[in-house]
Amino acid sequence: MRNRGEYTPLFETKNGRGNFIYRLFAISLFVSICFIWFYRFNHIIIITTNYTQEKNGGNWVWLGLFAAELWFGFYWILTQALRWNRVFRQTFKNRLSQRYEHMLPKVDIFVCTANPVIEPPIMVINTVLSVMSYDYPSEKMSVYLSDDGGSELTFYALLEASTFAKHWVPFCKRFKVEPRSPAAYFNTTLHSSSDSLSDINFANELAIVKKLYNEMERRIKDATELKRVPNEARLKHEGFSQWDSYSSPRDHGTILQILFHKKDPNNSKDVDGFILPTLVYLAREKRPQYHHNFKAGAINSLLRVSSIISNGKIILTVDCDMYSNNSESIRDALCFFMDEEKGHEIAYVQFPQNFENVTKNDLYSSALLLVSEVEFHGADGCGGPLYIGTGCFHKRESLCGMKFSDEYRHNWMNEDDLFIEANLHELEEKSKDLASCSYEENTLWGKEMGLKYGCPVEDVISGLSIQSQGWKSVYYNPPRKAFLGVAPTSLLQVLVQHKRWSEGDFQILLSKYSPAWYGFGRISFGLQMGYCAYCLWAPNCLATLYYSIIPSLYLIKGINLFPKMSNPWFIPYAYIIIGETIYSLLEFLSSGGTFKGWWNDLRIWLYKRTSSYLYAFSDTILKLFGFSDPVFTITSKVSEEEVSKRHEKEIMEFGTSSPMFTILATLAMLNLFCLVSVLKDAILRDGGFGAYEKMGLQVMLCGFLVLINLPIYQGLFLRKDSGKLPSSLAMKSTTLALALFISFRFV
Ligand SMILES: O=c1ccn([C@@H]2O[C@H](COP(=O)(O)OP(=O)(O)O[C@H]3O[C@H](CO)[C@@H](O)[C@H](O)[C@H]3O)[C@@H](O)[C@H]2O)c(=O)[nH]1
Ligand SMILES: [Mn+2]
Repeated sequence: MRNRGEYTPLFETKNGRGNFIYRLFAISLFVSICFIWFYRFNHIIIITTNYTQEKNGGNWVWLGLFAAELWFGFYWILTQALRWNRVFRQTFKNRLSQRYEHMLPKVDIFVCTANPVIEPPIMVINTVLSVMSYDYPSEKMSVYLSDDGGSELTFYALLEASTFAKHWVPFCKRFKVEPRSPAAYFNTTLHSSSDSLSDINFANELAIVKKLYNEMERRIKDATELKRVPNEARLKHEGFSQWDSYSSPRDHGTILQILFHKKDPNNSKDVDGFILPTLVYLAREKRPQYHHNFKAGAINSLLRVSSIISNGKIILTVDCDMYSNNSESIRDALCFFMDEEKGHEIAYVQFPQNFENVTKNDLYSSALLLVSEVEFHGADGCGGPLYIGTGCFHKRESLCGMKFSDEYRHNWMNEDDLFIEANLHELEEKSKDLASCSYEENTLWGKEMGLKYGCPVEDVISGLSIQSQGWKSVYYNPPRKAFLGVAPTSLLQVLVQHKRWSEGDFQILLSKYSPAWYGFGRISFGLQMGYCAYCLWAPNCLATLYYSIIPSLYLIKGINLFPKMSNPWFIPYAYIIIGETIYSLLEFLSSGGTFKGWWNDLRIWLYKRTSSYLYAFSDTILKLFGFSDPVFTITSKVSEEEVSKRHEKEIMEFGTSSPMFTILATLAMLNLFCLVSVLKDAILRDGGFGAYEKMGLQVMLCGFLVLINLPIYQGLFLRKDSGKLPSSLAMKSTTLALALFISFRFV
């Protein structure tokens, strides 16, 4: 053992550059917010005491604006927790291997899939292959594929992948290729081996694996298209017999197959004779009378099953579309967990969610750029990031509900397996019991153990509960992205995904595990604020809707709701508008975004707030009264060719009728009518331009709303392709907006 004097850490933490300047800016912004609050409050008093409410549009309008501005200010304060103290981590992997190469812990990797149609098996197995070929000793890795779709096709694809892995894994390790998802690797144009001496050798082997991959891909894609597993394959593998008693994805017994395991060494070696990672297929039992609890249920089954098959101390959870793009991520994560000084406090290491398919200007803002590049670094500075379901390494102990205590030290020695004597078949049978529906009855699973049930964002609530047990977490955002996934490629998908997230987060706020009260004293105050900033996404809809409707309507009545430009109270408004615009633009650009991307982000910010969040908010309230059930709408990872083409060209995809679109289109039309009517007045009436001076802010707000809604007007009236807004929706929203406009203008 080394003595403490020589201690060199396995990771280091640096403060973000510019933290100090940012704080000054934030304070100045806060002062302006206070001025606005004061102005609004004061004005309400004045118009009430002078009996001039009529002229000013009535007290309630002002009260509404006051409430909206109080909310915006309050919400802004919450988000400061995610920016105040940003930290950045760096790992020292060479130190890790010097000290611990021979005692590296076992790692279990969970890949989740749920639907072979919107999560194509070929994509799923690419993720599986990418995690099987991590730069890590194979005998210490186990990969589990959880298939909530219980699909023969996915199983067939995994079988094919297991054969291909015998070539792929040694190929990756020998030539140190990146990335290690074969599809992604063959898609990159530049193929080179790290070592030029072996170039000829490399070219030969590349040609061989590429051919094998293409053949496999063909077979899997054919089977998927025909929705049928080829007969030869079925006859060759006994595993398929488990589907004999299968009736539907929602009604079948546990299907479990261990494809590679050291107990079956002859079948578990690669072409060079080295053992491959353990590989397991699991479709847990599903019965209509039992709630399956979506992904949380799947992960909990995996936790139990893996505990007797491999019992890795570290667990990585990934979604089936998130392939590993960096073969060193396990080692990165271990630098945190195994650090002698701080490692014992850390429960999980979260990597960012990055996406392979976002376009340059990220039309739907689905890259979550600010979350990954700014906010999570901020959360990390207050005690650790949220758990976001994928790309996250956990300690098994904390994930299974262990509380942190100061005396706790992890023992990294690998323990022997539980069932040494059992043969593979016995092991499979034992594991199957652990994945049955009734296993969890009268247990703490889903409550105190494993992921929590009953919330559409099982990940966030579970992470929060882990942190509340005293653990820390770490956010690691390496220069070479660790995981790449598939982001939604149509507006509706984005809005539906955000509905699930904002609804789930809002439910957390109202749940037993609320960061506001349960978190009190258990996590840092900053982190409580940070969590609340996410948990309060949904209620944001109210203030945003108010701000995008009322000022525009009062504009056409000629009633001024903001200070005139010549009024000193105009200054705080101007400061906030200009300051926030410049700041958010700089923040976006420095996170790697583009100018257009920033503008798109702003638009999606608005759309989410006026549609997804509104639905999430009302559904949560309904749920409080017991009127609706939690659902998990799985995001599709495939799109039709035409849709993908439009996605590449960054043309907004509507295509269908959805009540969410009706809301967006009605708001867009309403603001258009208001703006046109004001412009008309200004031109036709004498002194009409005075309106701009008197109501400058209102005109600007309305103008901004029209400008940002351009893609909606195009979708309503100008486009002919199948991605436009349906004409029935155009009729409906125009009529609605017109009715509202007329009733305000002329009544
Ligand atoms: O009943 C289910 C439903 C979903 N999944 C899997 O869960 C993952 C995430 O689902 P997806 O439709 O891709 O949702 P996203 O909105 O992209 O997921 C984000 O948000 C989820 C919580 O809402 C987290 O679980 C995810 O990790 C996170 O990436 C996928 O691998 C699914 O196969 C299951 O295993 N069982
Ligand atoms: Mn996803």
